Amino acid sequence: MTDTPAPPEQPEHGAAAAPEGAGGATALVDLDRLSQSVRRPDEGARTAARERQGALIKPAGALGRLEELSVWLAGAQGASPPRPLERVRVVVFAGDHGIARAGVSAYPPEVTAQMVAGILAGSAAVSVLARTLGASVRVVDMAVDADTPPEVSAHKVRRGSGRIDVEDALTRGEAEAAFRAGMQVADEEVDAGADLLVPGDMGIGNTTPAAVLTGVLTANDAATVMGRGTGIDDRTWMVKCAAVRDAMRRTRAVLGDPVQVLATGGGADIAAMAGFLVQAAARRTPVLLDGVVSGAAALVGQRVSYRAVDWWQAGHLSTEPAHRKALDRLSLVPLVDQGLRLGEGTGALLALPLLRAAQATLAEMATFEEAGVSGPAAG
Ligand SMILES: O=C(O)c1ccc[n+]([C@@H]2O[C@H](COP(=O)([O-])O)[C@@H](O)[C@H]2O)c1
Ligand SMILES: Cc1cc2nc[nH]c2cc1C
Repeated sequence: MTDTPAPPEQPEHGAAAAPEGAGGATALVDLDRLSQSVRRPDEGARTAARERQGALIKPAGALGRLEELSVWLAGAQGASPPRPLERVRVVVFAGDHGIARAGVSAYPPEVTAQMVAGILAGSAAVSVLARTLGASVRVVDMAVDADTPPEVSAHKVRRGSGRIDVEDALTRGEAEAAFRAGMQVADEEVDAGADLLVPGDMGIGNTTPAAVLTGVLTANDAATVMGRGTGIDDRTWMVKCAAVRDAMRRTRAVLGDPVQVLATGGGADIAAMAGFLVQAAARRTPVLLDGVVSGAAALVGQRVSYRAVDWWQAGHLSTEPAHRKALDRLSLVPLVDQGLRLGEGTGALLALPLLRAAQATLAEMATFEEAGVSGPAAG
């Protein structure tokens, strides 16, 4: 077993690029510093894992995608074989979106706060899947348009992000504060021992900003990235398409500036998720991405740090067309495709057994030598 130490330039626990001090919304996010703090996964551990895969009692390559996953996990942990995942944490970033009031969803905006309560009560899909699959759930209210319990609302930047077809989702200061909050949440979770992070989302209307961000960051037009979200009808589809088109036009104008992209066409929940994803990478913690919202946040994260993508796997493929476009741009291949379009982190959780299977097979199978099994026929 190799246990390769982290490279010396690896930032200390919690120190990566988060500006110190009170400052509130005025403290800037130093994106260059954050990007520098994201290092590559451990190549030594990856090589050792690949070699061990080759020595296990199975035809070479016969565990398919599990082999690649095990190597990825070894690289992220800096250990071959990788350790079992013991503290898998889903963080659901919740927020309302002004665009929902334009009639782009099949459900009313008050569902966001009601579902936050449902997740906290342990009765939502993510709660059930987390219990079933061995994970725990945290909710972070970034912009729910209602009061939520103090332990959930500590990072809240406002009640509802702006209506992105006609105004910015957030001020620059709010976008920075939300991004930094996501970084801080990642730090808190890693410091508490998380060995795998899953971003989840809850917010009526959030597939509209997700489509907008994906459209501008992958250079696709509104109709191509548009999806039916919670299940909208054709009339609502037309309204949503115009909203996505208009918000994309506004967001395209700030494309070179990732934080401004989040401020103009995103929202507080997505901004926090982007900060969370990049900081997870800076803290050398693997991530299973969920659906179209985390895909959009990941695209912004990729703009901040292209290396961050090495720390992420695509848990699943959502039915939202923007999700496939985002994953293509991230060069990620989804682990499962079960037609989910729920968010909350549910699709990513479905992939967790695959990751556990990848870890266990690499760690626990015998080698040809240990088991006295003959290797490939010579010649
Ligand atoms: O994860 C996905 O790909 C996904 C696809 C469609 C809908 N959702 C969830 O549904 C809500 C957004 O849908 P909508 O139609 O209100 O934009 C939000 O709470 C998301 O978590 C999520
Ligand atoms: C009920 C409901 C639950 C959700 N979970 C995530 N998005 C959702 C949207 C709705 C409408």
